[in-house]
Amino acid sequence: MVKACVAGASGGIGQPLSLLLKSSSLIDELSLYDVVNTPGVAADLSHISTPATVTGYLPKDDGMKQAFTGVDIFVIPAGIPRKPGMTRDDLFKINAGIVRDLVKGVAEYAPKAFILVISNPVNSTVPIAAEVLKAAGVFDPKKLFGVTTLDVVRAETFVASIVGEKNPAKTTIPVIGGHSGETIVPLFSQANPSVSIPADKLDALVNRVQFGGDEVVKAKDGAGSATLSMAYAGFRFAEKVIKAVKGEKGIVEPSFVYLPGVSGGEHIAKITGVDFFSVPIELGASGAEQAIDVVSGANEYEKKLLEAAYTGLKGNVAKGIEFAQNPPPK
Ligand SMILES: NC(=O)c1ccc[n+]([C@@H]2O[C@H](COP(=O)([O-])OP(=O)(O)OC[C@H]3O[C@@H](n4cnc5c(N)ncnc54)[C@H](O)[C@@H]3O)[C@@H](O)[C@H]2O)c1
Ligand SMILES: O=C(O)C[C@H](O)C(=O)O
Repeated sequence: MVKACVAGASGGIGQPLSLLLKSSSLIDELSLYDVVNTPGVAADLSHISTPATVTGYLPKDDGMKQAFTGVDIFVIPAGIPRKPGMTRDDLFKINAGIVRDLVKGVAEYAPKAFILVISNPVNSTVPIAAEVLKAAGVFDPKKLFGVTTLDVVRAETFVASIVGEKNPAKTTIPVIGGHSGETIVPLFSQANPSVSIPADKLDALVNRVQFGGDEVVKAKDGAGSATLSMAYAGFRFAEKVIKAVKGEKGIVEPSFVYLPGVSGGEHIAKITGVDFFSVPIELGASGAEQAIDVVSGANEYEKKLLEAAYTGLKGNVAKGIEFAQNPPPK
């Protein structure tokens, strides 16, 4: 039995993500939580003829407790999205508190669950989640993931268009670091199968992966940020976690984790100087079973990108930890 919960289920990401989870044969129960509209979204999805049962909850009537109890895996896209001209860090003021309060609920009602954080700024919201879980005495670093899969999905797509590959998902590309601008570092030198990117196209390709989110924010022109591609990416990652928990072997996907808490991660954290970092993670029954060191194999061009990523990430992570440990007065 697998019970999944989407927190922020009525939103631009939450609705299509919930649709994908409802369509999946891996899910038995789907619990939808949001501050608005979950009864309607749940009623709508519940008519789909797949086995998963769907229930929707609002905060009233102990809704969080009901929505969260017994959940095995949370996917959290709750919080405001960007508008043109904003950075992800501009979302911190509102989203930091939303993620903190939701993860407090997870710690109380489903402390053993896997937690997949989508809410931005991921570089800070994941450290916040870790601090909340630590304070509650239930932090298992193998079960907390910042979802960076959209960066991987973008890298696959943009590379395919350059090299003329018809099926973008055929190429595995480690995208590491964090999830904002220069903290996103695609390692094309470690693509599998290898890809040959013309030298005059490399800078633009890296920039497009790093700022792919801005491309969508601009195109949506005030109506929000990526929702459909994010729902695809969030589902892809959630599905991999569930498959690994069910016993499938050899599943690897990059994710933003607390490196010192994952086997192999301490060594990578020493190289990067940052504890929260995205690297390819081998998933297993207990969650993040092995962090894979792709950092050491970066070429000179990628090492320069990584240096900028370390600087940005250190600030973002520290900001999240500071918020969780010393909350600003209301
Ligand atoms: N990690 C990534 O790659 C990635 C990609 C795209 C978007 N995002 C982020 O995901 C978040 C959501 O984006 P969106 O486009 O779906 O936004 P949205 O505004 O369409 O939806 C957000 C939903 O969260 C709900 N919400 C707000 N406070 C809540 C709370 N306390 N508890 C439960 N639900 C709450 C809202 O009611 C809304 O339904 C944003 O922060 C965005 O930046 C991350
Ligand atoms: O760009 C954003 O703000 C949303 C998301 O992080 C993305 O990468 O699309």
